[in-house]
Amino acid sequence: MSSGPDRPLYLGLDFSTQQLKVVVLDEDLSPVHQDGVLFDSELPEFRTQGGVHVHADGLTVTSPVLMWVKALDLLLEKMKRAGLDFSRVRAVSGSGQQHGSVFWRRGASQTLDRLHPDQNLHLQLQDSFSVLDSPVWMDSSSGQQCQDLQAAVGGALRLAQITGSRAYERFTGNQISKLYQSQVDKFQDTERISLVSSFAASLFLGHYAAIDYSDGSGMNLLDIRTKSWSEICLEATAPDLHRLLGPVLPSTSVLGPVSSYFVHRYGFSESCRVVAFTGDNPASLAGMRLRQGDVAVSLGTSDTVFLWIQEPRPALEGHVLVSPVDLQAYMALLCFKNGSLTRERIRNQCTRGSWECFSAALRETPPGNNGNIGFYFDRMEITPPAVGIHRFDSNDSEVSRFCPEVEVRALVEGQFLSRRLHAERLGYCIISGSRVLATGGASANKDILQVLSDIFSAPVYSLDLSNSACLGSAYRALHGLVAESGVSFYDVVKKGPEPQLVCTPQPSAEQVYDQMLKRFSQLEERVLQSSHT
Ligand SMILES: Nc1ncnc2c1ncn2[C@@H]1O[C@H](COP(=O)(O)OP(=O)(O)O)[C@@H](O)[C@H]1O
Ligand SMILES: O=C(CO)[C@@H](O)[C@H](O)COP(=O)(O)O
Repeated sequence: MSSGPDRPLYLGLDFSTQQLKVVVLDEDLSPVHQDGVLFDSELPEFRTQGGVHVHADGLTVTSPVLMWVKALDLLLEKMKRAGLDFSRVRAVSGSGQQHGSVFWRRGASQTLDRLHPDQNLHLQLQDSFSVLDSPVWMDSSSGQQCQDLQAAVGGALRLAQITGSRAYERFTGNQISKLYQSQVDKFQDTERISLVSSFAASLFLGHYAAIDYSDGSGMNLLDIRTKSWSEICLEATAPDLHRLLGPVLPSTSVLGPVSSYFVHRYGFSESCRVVAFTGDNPASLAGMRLRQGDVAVSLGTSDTVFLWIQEPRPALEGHVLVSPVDLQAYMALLCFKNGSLTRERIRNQCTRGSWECFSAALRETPPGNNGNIGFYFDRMEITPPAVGIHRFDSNDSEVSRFCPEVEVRALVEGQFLSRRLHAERLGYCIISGSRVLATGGASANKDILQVLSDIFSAPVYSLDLSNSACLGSAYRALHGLVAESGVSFYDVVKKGPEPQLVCTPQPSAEQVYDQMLKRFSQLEERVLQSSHT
């Protein structure tokens, strides 16, 4: 094994909702550098809250595309200042929050191709986007377009059978359709449409990067079995989409060398390769080296639950995506919009903004919360589609408030009962040896993970590095270099760190939560009905 200054490095980025993060691994898969840029506090000129702008209609949610570009400038400058030797980086890959769309303006490809190394990206790309505010995954403003798409393909289930999901408002195809219908001038001024992931890869390549199969599965446009754009979906969405979306490629593809801009400005080697970027949840699956039987729970801005599956069986709830690491496999995904930001709101209201006091409230209240159950949907939830705050006492009577400690437990229990209920509807069942792998910002909180373990009745494991999407991106960068020769992802990453056991279920929990789950399911039905009346 080589040592010293020439040892190869692999760089993994994650353009997530609230921040841009990076992990650099050496060939032993040990992290040698980690860094990040928080959008709200480090780029205050964009005035985001939690990385986004919520518009006056309460449904439209966007992020400034130039904020993501500027964050990359800032991150690379930080890494340079920290002394990272970019010439050792053999491959770069990355991930992005899923579903978000970037609309490149006519002429942008020439600008990308001729970037001047003396200037930052942000200044040079200012005029390269036809839409400055990119729709992101929190958006729920394309309801009409969803209905139209389902009608055009023969119903919600038919759409799910083709694309892995019924129509969802945040899915990119429906956002593209909305742009075409409401701002046709901007649509016509667009020469390419990227996902956040392929947009970020394009910056590194100096030309437009292909969308990968796995993140492409979150658009309501890709046929997940043939792994090609679905003609019927493209036609129902907007004109000229074959040209605007470009090709779709396996997630393990090497897209090309890093552009000369990065060679001259930061000292990357000309031979450094860019491996297709993908969605943050697929990248997390790679970072956690998920095995069949495991369930991953990501507690980031969104909460997500995902599983490795061999056979796609799309349904009206949840999503099936092509696996990011194995062309023959798939992953099932559930997404919950009211995750960390709702936990932060309750922390601020009930425990004076302190995670320590929030944790103490969990420790001081019993599993089952003496029968109190809560649903906390600050924003229209994705799974299930309901909104509002609903609290029930042990007699199933709706009440207007809980005391602070009960409120904290009701929130966390309600969130995890929902994660389990919907994961079971997707086919997940707890068997002996089942592991829950936790990741994302809130996985740093052991008391939250204890509730997760109690409710799933399974041991919870986590990685030291809570950002598994970055880690997975660095793994994928390394794997991309050898994937063509048939080496499997798992062979390449077998030396990687094993997730560590964080907590096991408390003895009494199984009985408490098996009962509670039944009540929760009935109450959820009531909440759903009241949300739709
Ligand atoms: N100790 C903690 N306990 C609970 N939640 C936490 C803790 N530390 C951070 N978080 C949550 O992690 C969230 C960020 O998670 P992260 O996975 O980095 O987000 P994203 O990748 O979506 O930008 C924050 O919004 C915060 O609420
Ligand atoms: O919409 C989804 C998945 O379908 C979200 O999970 C986004 O991918 C955002 O991820 P985070 O920033 O919360 O990690």
